[in-house]
Amino acid sequence: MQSSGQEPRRHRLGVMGGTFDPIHHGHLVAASEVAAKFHLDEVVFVPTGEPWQKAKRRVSTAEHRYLMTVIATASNPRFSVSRVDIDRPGPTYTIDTLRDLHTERPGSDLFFITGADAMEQIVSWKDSEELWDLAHFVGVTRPGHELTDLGRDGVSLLEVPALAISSTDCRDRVADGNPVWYLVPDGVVQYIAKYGLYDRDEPPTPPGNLAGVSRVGPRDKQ
Ligand SMILES: Nc1ncnc2c1ncn2[C@@H]1O[C@H](COP(=O)(O)OP(=O)(O)OP(=O)(O)O)[C@@H](O)[C@H]1O
Ligand SMILES: O=C(O)c1ccc[n+]([C@@H]2O[C@H](COP(=O)([O-])O)[C@@H](O)[C@H]2O)c1
Repeated sequence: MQSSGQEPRRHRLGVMGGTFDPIHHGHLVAASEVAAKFHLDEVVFVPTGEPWQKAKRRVSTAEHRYLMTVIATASNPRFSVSRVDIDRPGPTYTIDTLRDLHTERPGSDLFFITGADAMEQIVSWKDSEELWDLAHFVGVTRPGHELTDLGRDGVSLLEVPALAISSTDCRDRVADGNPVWYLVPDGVVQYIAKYGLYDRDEPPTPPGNLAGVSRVGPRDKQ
């Protein structure tokens, strides 16, 4: 067959990494906006395995965070979830995330999506100087954080609709018996209640084990 001489268009893959404890609408809006502005074919959400820069705080198990991310993204045909970071033992480094995704998706150009707060921290990440060759970085605005221009090639800045939501605030609200409806997707509200996540006193139950989880009481207010 005669070739048209045109290179096939490469797959444009957004990568939204995060601890997602829990995933909230700020994450989803950021991914959706970058997908639209950068003509991405897909955005893969990558929950961290061991977020080493959050080692001092209590973080839900990777399996809970993975399942909440699956629930939150299930209705969008362009969103998917990867286990690369949670299945790799040890601390999670983006350098490994990007290398693994290049191996899994050899025909893809990667666009790593990050909020203004994470963008500020990139220089402290492992092998940060090597990251720029593996993906284009898109820094998005986030209320309460200055989006700094790193002044280098391969980095874009994008203003996204301001959602002053954080996972920390969602966890605190649940712990205080306050609602998180409309801050996180409905299925995630129900998942948090089902497994008793973010209770100040009681440890959550593991996925698949509902023994001892009460469906009534303060958690109903979530
Ligand atoms: N409201 C938001 N708007 C834009 N980007 C966000 C928002 N919330 C989080 N992000 C970005 O999403 C990525 C993953 O964030 P992460 O899972 O740590 O959520 P978080 O809300 O910052 O969590 P925590 O409050 O526990 O630190 C980071 O790049 C972060 O900057
Ligand atoms: O590579 C690193 O050293 C590194 C250090 C901190 C955070 N990251 C990545 O930044 C993304 C957001 O992380 P976090 O901790 O803000 O949820 C997520 O993909 C992390 O794996 C990466």
